[in-house]
Amino acid sequence: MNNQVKELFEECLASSSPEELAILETVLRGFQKKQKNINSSYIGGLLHMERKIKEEYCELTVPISPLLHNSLGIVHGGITATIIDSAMGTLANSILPDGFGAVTSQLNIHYLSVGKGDYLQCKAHIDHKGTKTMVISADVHRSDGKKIAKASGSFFIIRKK
Ligand SMILES: CC(C)(COP(=O)(O)OP(=O)(O)OC[C@H]1O[C@@H](n2cnc3c(N)ncnc32)[C@H](O)[C@@H]1OP(=O)(O)O)[C@@H](O)C(=O)NCCC(=O)NCCSC(=O)Cc1ccccc1
Repeated sequence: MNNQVKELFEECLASSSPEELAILETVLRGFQKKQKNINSSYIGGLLHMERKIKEEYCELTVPISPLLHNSLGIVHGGITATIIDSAMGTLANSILPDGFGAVTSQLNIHYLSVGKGDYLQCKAHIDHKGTKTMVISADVHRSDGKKIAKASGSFFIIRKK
């Protein structure tokens, strides 16, 4: 297994352009962030997510690199959705007592403008917290200040198994 990974790594390294090398570095540094527990998930590490949580509010920032681009060279809409779901999910789970978790049951996103620039920042806040469901809204802005997405999500509160 070790040798297989080494061979694959060396093969990728040998055939990479300068841009691909930069992407490989982004991926490896992200993997390392999960290994070192700087991020709690591989997705968070690979996207180099940084988050601040205050009561009923979460701010999540992701630097833009070609790793996040679609074939048009702008941020992939699924990546924006991941950023939104992560900010909302982190917020929902942060306010629950031990033994409970929250999962996304519905996510609605309006994509208002293209994702480009240095970073995307998502700000999520709680609109409603019930005993079984939560409703959370979020806005995503890019580094030049333009709003690129507006979202609302429903979360279902589960008892952790
Ligand atoms: C739970 C519910 C929303 C409602 O369930 P109901 O409509 O009442 O239906 P029913 O009770 O029949 O169960 C149906 C299925 O649900 C399963 N299940 C039920 N209760 C529990 C439980 N306590 N624990 C575990 N599983 C439970 C159950 O086993 C069954 O599975 P099966 O079919 O047998 O394999 C369900 O529709 C669902 O799980 N949807 C998907 C949600 C999802 O995956 N969202 C995306 C990921 S979240 C995210 O990423 C946000 C985030 C970001 C960052 C950080 C953190 C978070």
